[in-house]
Amino acid sequence: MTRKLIRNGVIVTAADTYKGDILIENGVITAIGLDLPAAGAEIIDASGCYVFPGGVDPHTHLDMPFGGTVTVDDFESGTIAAAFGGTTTVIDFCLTSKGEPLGKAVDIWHAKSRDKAVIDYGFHLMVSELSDAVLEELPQMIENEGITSLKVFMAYKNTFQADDGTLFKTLQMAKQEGALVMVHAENGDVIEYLVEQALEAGQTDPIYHALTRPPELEGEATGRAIYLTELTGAQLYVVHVTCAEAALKIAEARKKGLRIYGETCPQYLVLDQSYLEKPDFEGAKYVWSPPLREAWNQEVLWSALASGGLQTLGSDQCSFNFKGQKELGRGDFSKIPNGGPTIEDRFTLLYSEGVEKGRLTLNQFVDIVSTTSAKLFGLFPRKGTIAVGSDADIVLFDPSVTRTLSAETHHMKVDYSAFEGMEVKGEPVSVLSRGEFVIRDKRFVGQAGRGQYLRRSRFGESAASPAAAQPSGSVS
Ligand SMILES: NC(=O)NCCC(=O)O
Ligand SMILES: [Zn+2]
Ligand SMILES: [Zn+2]
Repeated sequence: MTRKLIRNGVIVTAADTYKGDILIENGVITAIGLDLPAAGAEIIDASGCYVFPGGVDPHTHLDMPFGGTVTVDDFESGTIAAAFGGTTTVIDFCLTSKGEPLGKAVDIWHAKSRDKAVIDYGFHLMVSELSDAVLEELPQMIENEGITSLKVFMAYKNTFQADDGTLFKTLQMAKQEGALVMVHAENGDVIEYLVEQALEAGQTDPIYHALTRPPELEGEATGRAIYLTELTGAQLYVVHVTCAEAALKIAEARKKGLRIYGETCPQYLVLDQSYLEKPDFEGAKYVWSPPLREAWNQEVLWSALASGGLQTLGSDQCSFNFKGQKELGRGDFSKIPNGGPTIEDRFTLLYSEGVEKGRLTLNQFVDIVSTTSAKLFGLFPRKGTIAVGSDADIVLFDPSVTRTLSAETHHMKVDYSAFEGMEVKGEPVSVLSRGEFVIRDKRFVGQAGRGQYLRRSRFGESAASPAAAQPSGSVS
């Protein structure tokens, strides 16, 4: 039996902030209390630190082919960087190909991750068509693989985009099977037309990526997806919300009592559209879809996070080197691979810009960075909290450190930082995954392949209760 005892820290969950010791036995939290006896346990001194549950990042793209190239960070470098950043669980998007069995795509994703992940991980499954074969196979993926969230792209015409009929049928199936449908909400048909017009007019610089994907097209697609969800009675999670148009649609739907959830990402909280205008093609580093918006949207997103209009923060980690990858789009912004490096800084940016700047309470921070994602994606209470019976996924976080984010010091393989030069408050000092140190005193001590694949519960079921006995009320 391995035993560890965390002492002298301040434990913070989505609900409480208090002083206490945490006893960990065989990777699981077995007691929490004041002055717990050591009883042969290894003592970990958390003086001066917050003791947070490990972050749950619900949105990553590791080792993903996209835009004619493949993301630089794979399940090894990506999860090492995640752990340095305080994240102990990631849920990655398994891409499928039209006409191919879903099982083949899932096998490919297992092969990418099995020997590489250093923290625990699960998969979402992309749905781009609903042929008879897919309709037959999907329930098996949900049941056997525990893949209980399905992703539909409403954008990326001619590659990933699904039509409205496919989205509707996916929602119907999700309602029946207890899965959560996730959408990338942008109107891909109109975007394709605007991109064509811009290129014809000789508008080829990175800024035109943003100008051809206006916020109205995100708001429209978000509203459309919400209406289709309402019609089916299913549940919907809108990924990477960037703007007031979309955030307000989600908040409105939630006020009506619909099961609609929204995620934003660190880049939309701290960067803005002007970054795409950086000279010497540097703007390409800031090409995401949906794009960075005018700066005033940031406060709309922060206040939605604080008021429950948006619930989670995903990194949308999707890293491409500037040299040789982002550069594919010189002379044609539509060929710039979309995405950026964010997995490592997600946790600290939310703490620093959120808690330290008075926009979020400590408990809201934990809820957004960890707990709600665990609940929505069928991992709670194993993940997402500090409680007896939960996995000992724990971050000792020193709030007194001030540091500067930079590619010189990050642990991702990618050759730039999206947040280069930003000063942040706070740092994960040590990180445990199922009771094992993966980061100890700011040094990596984990091993590739130690991460476990997570079969997740269906939407609204709690991992702690008999199947389907727990109402989804545990997710607000
Ligand atoms: N967001 C982005 O630009 N890249 C990753 C793929 C996606 O989530 O749309
Ligand atoms: Zn997307
Ligand atoms: Zn994404």
